[in-house]
Amino acid sequence: MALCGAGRLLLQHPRNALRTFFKHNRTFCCSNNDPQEEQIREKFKLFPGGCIDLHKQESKIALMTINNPTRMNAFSGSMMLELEERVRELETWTEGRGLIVKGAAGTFCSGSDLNAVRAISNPQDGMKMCMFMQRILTRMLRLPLISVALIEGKALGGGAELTTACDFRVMTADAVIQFVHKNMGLVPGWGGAARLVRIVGRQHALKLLAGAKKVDPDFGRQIGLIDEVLSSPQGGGNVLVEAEQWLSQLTKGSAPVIRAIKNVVVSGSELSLEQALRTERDIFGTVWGGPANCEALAQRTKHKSEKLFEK
Ligand SMILES: CCCC(=O)SCCNC(=O)CCNC(=O)[C@H](O)C(C)(C)COP(=O)(O)OP(=O)(O)OC[C@H]1O[C@@H](n2cnc3c(N)ncnc32)[C@H](O)[C@@H]1OP(=O)(O)O
Repeated sequence: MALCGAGRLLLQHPRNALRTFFKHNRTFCCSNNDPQEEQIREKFKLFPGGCIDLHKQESKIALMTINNPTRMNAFSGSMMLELEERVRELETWTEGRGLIVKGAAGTFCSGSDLNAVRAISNPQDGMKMCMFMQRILTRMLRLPLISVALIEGKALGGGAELTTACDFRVMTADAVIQFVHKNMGLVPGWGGAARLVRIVGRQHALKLLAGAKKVDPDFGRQIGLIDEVLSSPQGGGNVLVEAEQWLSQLTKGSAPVIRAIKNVVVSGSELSLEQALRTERDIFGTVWGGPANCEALAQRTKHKSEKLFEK
């Protein structure tokens, strides 16, 4: 499809169009040369176990699986490093539209591996682990993909925080989300508190954190933390099919348009109004006159002329 109008001009200079947005995003992009980061990466390697699987499906919806079933999918140190690798892969997956994050063996994630937590419990290492995970989960939330956490079984501690690093959350009828940090003498450290307040508001966030309150599907729907309760049972093969059907209602259509929509929503939710308007304008320019816009216009013109002949 030949590009028409502004689309051709602007797509020749997409870099200019998105400079505002990605300059904002750079604060969280890889800081490989930071010696502190290198030090905590070396420490993470001392705690192997489990993996983060990533399958970029034909449907252009990627499936990320937190896979450490003997530890209820707790995050080992090596899994934190793998999460960074998978997010980096998704940042360059240009035809992607969606992302489903789930746990292996019918449960979501039980947070940090407590064995690793015990070993890096000094404040300095704890802060470095937090900074590392905050940075990666912020990048995951900002991916130009519409993301959903598929929650079966338990999402506890850092696992509950991980659910807030997705755009949406769907859960099976018997699943539970619980910010257990208070019971550990902690507060969220992977960015979960900052995101939770933005999702459910200040009062509900206080109840979930100060009360370490268990969130079942009904309460989750009530406070806006949960977007859908799946009818398929935990561990059943259809859970993933149902979650993908739910997500595909938002990801069908032109991938560049879907990715542009996610980008304008991210910038609208994070930047000042003035910056967000500038970013929206720049991103608008990348789709105005693009293939999907031209095709839609051609369809409507065709439809209108057919209607004229009908009369
Ligand atoms: C900033 C982030 C801070 C954090 O995330 S701190 C960690 C917060 N998470 C937790 O406190 C959850 C600890 N786990 C539990 O409460 C229970 O294991 C859980 C998830 C309710 C499941 O209970 P059960 O169904 O009875 O199963 P279980 O306890 O026997 O667990 C099965 C095996 O999984 C292991 N496991 C579960 N959660 C883990 C974790 N976070 N780190 C390390 N190992 C963990 C557990 O030790 C057990 O292993 P094993 O069979 O005894 O060798």
